Amino acid sequence: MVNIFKKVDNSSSFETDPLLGSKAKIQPFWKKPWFTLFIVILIIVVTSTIILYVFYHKNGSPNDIHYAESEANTVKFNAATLSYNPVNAASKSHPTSRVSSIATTNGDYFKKCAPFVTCNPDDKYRTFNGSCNNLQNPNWGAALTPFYRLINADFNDGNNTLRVQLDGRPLPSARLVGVKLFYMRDIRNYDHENNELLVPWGQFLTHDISFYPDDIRNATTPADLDHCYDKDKTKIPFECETAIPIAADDPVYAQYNVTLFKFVRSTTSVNFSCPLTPRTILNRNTQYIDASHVYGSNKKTADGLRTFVNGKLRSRILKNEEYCPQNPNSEFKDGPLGKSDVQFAAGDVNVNQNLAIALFQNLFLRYHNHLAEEIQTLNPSWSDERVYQETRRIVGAIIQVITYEHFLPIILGDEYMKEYGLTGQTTYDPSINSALAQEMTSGAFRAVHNIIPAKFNLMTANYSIIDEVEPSRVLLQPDLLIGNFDNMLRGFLETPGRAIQPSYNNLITNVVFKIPNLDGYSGFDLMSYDIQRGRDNGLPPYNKMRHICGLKKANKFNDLSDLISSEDIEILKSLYSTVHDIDYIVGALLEKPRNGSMVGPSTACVIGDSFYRFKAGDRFFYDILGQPGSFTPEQIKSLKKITLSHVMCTSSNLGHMQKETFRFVDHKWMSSIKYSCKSYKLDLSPWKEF
Ligand code: HEM
Ligand SMILES: [Ca+2]
Repeated sequence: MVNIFKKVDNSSSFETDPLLGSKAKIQPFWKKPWFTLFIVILIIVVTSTIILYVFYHKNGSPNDIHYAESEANTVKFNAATLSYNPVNAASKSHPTSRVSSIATTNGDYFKKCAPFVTCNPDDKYRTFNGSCNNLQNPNWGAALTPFYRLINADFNDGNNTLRVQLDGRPLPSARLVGVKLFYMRDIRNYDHENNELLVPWGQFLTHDISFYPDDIRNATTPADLDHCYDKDKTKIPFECETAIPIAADDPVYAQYNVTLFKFVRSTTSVNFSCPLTPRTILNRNTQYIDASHVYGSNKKTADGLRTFVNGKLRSRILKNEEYCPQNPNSEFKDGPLGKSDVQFAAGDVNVNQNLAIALFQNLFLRYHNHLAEEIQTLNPSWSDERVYQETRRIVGAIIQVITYEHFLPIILGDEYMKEYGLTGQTTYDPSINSALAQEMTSGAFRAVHNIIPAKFNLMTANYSIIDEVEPSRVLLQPDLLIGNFDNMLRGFLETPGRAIQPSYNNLITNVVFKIPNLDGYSGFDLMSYDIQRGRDNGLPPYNKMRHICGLKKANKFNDLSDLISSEDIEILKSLYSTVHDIDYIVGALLEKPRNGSMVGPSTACVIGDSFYRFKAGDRFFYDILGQPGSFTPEQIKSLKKITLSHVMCTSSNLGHMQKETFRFVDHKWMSSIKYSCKSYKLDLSPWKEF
């Protein structure tokens, strides 16, 4: 009898075919290699899906508070601060790491030039320009007041001219530093934990707290600096002194005969009839996280953006979708990089700088109008003014929640978050000046430029990429956003971020533009501008920043080996005369990040301290209790549930979104952990007035 099931040939493990006899052998499917492989893959996929599902869903629906970890921190932090008396903050030892400013110039503007302001301490809503937040120092943090200094400004003449090296030689060209240290160091790796949304959020947040425009005293727009190319002049004109020289053997720009980057210095207090010494830079935007980039940093701008009906902002419909209104006066509609039909108007003038920031400005315009509609429906008797102000207040709070609960923990990591007191219930401390530190805006926060991707993907609903846009090529021309709003959001959401590395992407540093109306080529190099801006604004060098951040001050180059690689130290030696001359942003970019953080210690310390001051020094911060502008505990509970996914779901046609919006969740493998957009609803019932 032929056993058709069990006649095993041990040597081959084939079975004998009952019909064809022993010559033909058939392998059962469960023994075939492909089947084994299939089973292994199946087990891996099922197990990882279960793990991820449990991981993401352990805290319930998108609208449940899911900050279990940070709440745990809160408890610890509160326990540690029980004895902390906010009124006497300066005299008490602080529970968290703080950078004590050693600058002596922070009060100069307020003593000599600050406008006289009268405040109503009972106001529930913020002023447009940020004044009257601090009732004892009503101009602190207001628009058109100076950046805060951690260390006194460092200028060669003590006042205005760029810092030189200790041996008296000029600093190396910013471009040369960029080329020697960072050129072609672009590692094409991805950060598989996070998606690209960190970039537009980081820039959106920056535009809430910072803006210093070019110095227009000598009409020095970049175009006015063309004469700086003229090498035959015997004396370099004043306005050309800060132009960035490009070496004759520059690997990119030499072939186009681009010999310098034109560089316009920042606006100083002199432009506002306040000649302070040393050169003092004023921040045009309110220095609190208050959504001033959505609404404006002064009443005139804010009024210009309002409809004055039902609390809504002006907008226009293009291709059946809502966008920011057109700015008919934009200086960029005919260039500089070509004609642009779309120039948005928003609370911040940099709304059109690139497609990503334009996307986010439009996202929040839509969100404001959506919320205003809901608030008005909830409270039909409320006036336009009341609906507008209440919505503005909620939008500002939402930006704070997303920043502190979701964005900063990724940029800084949990350890730094705790170390700098960025978690947990906020206690208002009127002794804290919230103004943005110069060292932050011209140094530390720019180090995050290293995660800007080379290209933005435009992605359709079935996740196919229909276009790749280089941010450097679409500066000041947001036309492409119209009709691509969802595609852009999807692109950021569904693309893993650029891996953390000590360089910027090649395209944002080495793209050469041929500008119409000009004969030659121009250039763009964000790295050179960042280094030069630090010098322009008198930033202290890296070694001093190490010191103020509690790191060991280096006496010689090799002392940097605690945080910087020996290869980079060798290049630094070839560029700078001494270890004391290195630019802050250069050291910051080269520093090894601490585990769990995207930045090194001397960057984290300035970012951490800044965000502590934005929180504890803001009387209107969303979770501060007991102030006329405080939200009720129910409202705070509702606000704490919000994520960027709520905003994106409400203001786009996207269908599904993960709860942790900045995390990269691959649509192919992990779509099960995305929630339907219908479940992302902000509970506005605590705003209903009975
Ligand atoms: C597509 C993305 C981005 C582009 C194209 C971009 C480009 C620029 C440019 C051109 C400047 C002015 C340079 C100068 O002349 O001094 C700037 C300034 C700055 N950027 Fe970015 N940036 C981007 C994203 C980010 C991100 C993600 C962050 C931080 C998380 C950031 C932080 C800053 C800061 C703090 C400044 C100084 C702000 C000011 O001028 O008031 N940027 N950026
Ligand atoms: Ca602001």
